[in-house]
Amino acid sequence: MSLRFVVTATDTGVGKTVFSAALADALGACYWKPIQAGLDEETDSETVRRLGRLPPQHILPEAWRLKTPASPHLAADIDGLALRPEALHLPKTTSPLIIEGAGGLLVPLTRREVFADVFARWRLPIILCARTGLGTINHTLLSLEAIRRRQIPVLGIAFIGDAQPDTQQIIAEMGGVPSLGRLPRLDPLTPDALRESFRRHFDVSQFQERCV
Ligand SMILES: Nc1ncnc2c1ncn2[C@@H]1O[C@H](COP(=O)(O)OP(=O)(O)OP(=O)(O)O)[C@@H](O)[C@H]1O
Ligand SMILES: C[C@H](N)[C@H](N)CCCCCC(=O)O
Ligand SMILES: [Mg+2]
Repeated sequence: MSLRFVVTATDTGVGKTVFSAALADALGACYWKPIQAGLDEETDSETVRRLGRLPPQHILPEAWRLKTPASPHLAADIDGLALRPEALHLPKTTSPLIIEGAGGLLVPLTRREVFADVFARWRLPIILCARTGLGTINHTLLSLEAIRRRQIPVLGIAFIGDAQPDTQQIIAEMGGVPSLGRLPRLDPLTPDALRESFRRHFDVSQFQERCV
């Protein structure tokens, strides 16, 4: 038995990859990005390896690597591939495992299926990354509705950005989920700064208590 989590977000670009790097570093975890869309810049796996200082064997190979930075259903079309979400089986690892989706919960893998449907089959606890800025209350509560509708377990919310105490509080209260902490925007974003900030703002035992 090992710790396994799905890291998703209210949108693309929220900070799932940066948060995953920090969490993988803190837990000594493996990282898996099943679908990478966009190969011209550093991929999410490469970023996690660099920022989290993960050993290479802790980065599991992607199931699909798509050239275009777009929604996976479209990126796959462009590459002439058909993604088969039902073929995404959870890898077996002896270390904890962090799995990152692409974009938000209702991003399509095909013209029929969204990431949340895959997460529902896996039934792993979700960590929902959310911005702290204006607009996040709506996005985060909507995301939680999509999770609840599919009866997927939620570990909690990882906020990313400047402190907004009331926003963080009302999301946790109305969403009925714990706030796990808040990762500030780091400048510069370095492996050391990320490790230090994660230690300061999150209690790692919150992640270690959930064994799935
Ligand atoms: N805590 C942070 N401090 C500084 N920069 C950050 C932080 N979190 C995220 N960023 C920056 O914001 C951008 C988006 O972050 P990230 O790539 O982690 O988003 P994502 O949710 O993984 O997006 P995608 O849907 O593409 O996987 C990146 O340039 C990243 O370096
Ligand atoms: C390319 C990007 N970085 C992500 N990998 C995919 C984001 C898909 C978002 C689709 C959408 O919600 O409109
Ligand atoms: Mg990412």
